[in-house]
Amino acid sequence: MSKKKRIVIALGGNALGNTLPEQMAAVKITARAIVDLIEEGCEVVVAHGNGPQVGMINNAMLALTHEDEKQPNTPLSVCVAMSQAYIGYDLQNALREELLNRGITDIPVATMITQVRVDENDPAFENPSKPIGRFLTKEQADEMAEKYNYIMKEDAGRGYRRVVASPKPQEIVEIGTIRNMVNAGELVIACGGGGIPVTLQGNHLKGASAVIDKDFASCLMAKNLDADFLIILTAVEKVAVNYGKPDEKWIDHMTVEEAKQYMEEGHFAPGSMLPKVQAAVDFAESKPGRQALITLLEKAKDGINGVTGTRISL
Ligand SMILES: Nc1ncnc2c1ncn2[C@@H]1O[C@H](COP(=O)(O)OP(=O)(O)O)[C@@H](O)[C@H]1O
Ligand SMILES: NC(=O)OP(=O)(O)O
Repeated sequence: MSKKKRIVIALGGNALGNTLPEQMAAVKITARAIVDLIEEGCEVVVAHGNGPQVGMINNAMLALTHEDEKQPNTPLSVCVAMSQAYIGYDLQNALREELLNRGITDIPVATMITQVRVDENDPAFENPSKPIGRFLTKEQADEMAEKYNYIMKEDAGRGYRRVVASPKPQEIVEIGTIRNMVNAGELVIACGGGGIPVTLQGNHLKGASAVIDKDFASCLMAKNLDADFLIILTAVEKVAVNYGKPDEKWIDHMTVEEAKQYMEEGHFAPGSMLPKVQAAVDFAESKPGRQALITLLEKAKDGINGVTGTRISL
């Protein structure tokens, strides 16, 4: 019997929705796409984003400090931990149910609360760039900036969002446990929201005020688990050059060299498609045979079978 393909999937915002009811509905569709891959004979590890959710949690915790003066503000690292549990809870239940509905009874599902070490001197701490929370109007954004000292930025023509520091992931603290679970045939959700950012202080792991990019954390996890594929599922079926322009061209396959050239030419928007292509390139060039795929959530199965999506390889 041929060895199963090991796949790390990074789930984007559309896989989770923006509100509690939206998430409950979205994870059902997401679970179908993931279980499709399991039925195709793949060994799957799931990571996901948390931008809208961590912003929502942070705001809710902030409201608590106004109600009760004894409540100090909740650090962003704790908000990321809360987002992992909240999203993992919905996702693992949806996956469990979808597996059982298809008669698959031998794959346990679990969420691993995951910490990811970052470098305390990462220049990203001085240059907040990761959008979190919901989209706001200019007036709402100015009010938030004034009231809470938040840094607000316009996000790719879609409105204004708060931005926070997003240092690069250096090390997945719980990788040994994640590997053991995956090797035992379990379906693991890990590195949610890019992982809880921590810095190493002697033996102590100190929470950092940041949100790590889930595409970069997923890439690191895929390399650490010696995965064959990194699949980044998002809201577009393929990556384009000249995106949104009259001469837009959808790409089926990019070599690492071509992708680097396109990045240099500025074809991928920072904060949206650029980190995905950067993560895909990093994974594809890390070892011969490794491939990355960027496609639509619902097209994951077609993507892995080479029917659609954008493939990145050496
Ligand atoms: N060159 C490009 N090709 C395709 N999509 C692009 C490109 N540049 C920017 N995008 C946008 O990037 C989006 C994906 O980024 P984002 O919404 O941040 O992802 P997610 O939340 O799924 O991680 C696409 O839906 C598309 O609107
Ligand atoms: N942490 C993270 O990258 O979240 P999003 O994918 O929601 O931006």
